Amino acid sequence: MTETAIQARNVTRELPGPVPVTLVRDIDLTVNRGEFVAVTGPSGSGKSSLLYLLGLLDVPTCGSVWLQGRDTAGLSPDAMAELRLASIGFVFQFHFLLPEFTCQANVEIPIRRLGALSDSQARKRAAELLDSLELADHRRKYPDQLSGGQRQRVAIARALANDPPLVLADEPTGNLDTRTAHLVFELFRDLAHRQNRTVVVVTHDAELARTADRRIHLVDGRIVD
Ligand SMILES: Nc1ncnc2c1ncn2[C@@H]1O[C@H](COP(=O)(O)OP(=O)(O)OP(=O)(O)O)[C@@H](O)[C@H]1O
Repeated sequence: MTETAIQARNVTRELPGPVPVTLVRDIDLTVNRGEFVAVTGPSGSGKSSLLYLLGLLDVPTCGSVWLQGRDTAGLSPDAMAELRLASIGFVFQFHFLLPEFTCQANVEIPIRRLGALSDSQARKRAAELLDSLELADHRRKYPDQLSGGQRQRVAIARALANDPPLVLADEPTGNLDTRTAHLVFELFRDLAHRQNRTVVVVTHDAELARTADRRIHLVDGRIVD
């Protein structure tokens, strides 16, 4: 049975001002559990804006975003933050790992913030995630001691720290060579198909986008394909 993971219902986001800017317009989009979707489109077409709205990092001016059958419109900023921490994993183009912490600590931090596991369980969970991404030998290293691809895998481990059903990635391969970029996309496919998570990835790369289950193409803030 298909289960809706995330849904944008008639979502528009405008920035007010003397000359208002429309980031995305009239977006209707349903992504199912276990689906791997790529968002493509020219620079400035609204890809990141859409991802931020789906990830509850921004709120629509009109319409609403439904996460796992729940309307998020009207939730307080605290409730949104809690929902993000528990249900959504983010991966960005720049890994945003904390340089003064080891890879293990970087993955443990969101687990401790959520507070659902004891300290020893948090340590075990972070170690298992890093192992599963073939980073066991790098757990005690600092981000600047790793390659770009390894750092991005640590960022993916951190995104999965609280076992989120939804993973959102904004140009996650923008800084990686072609081979590593394909490996990262394979990993995303696995998260969707083997682990039944929902994965939405923004990419400029048409060849990588073709490896997704479905492609959403944006032009001028609208879905055109
Ligand atoms: N804070 C802002 N103030 C004014 N305009 C903005 C702001 N944020 C985004 N925009 C504009 O909104 C549009 C959509 O931006 P967005 O970053 O979502 O596009 P994108 O498709 O992700 O672009 P890129 O591929 O270059 O990252 C662009 O025209 C951008 O210039």
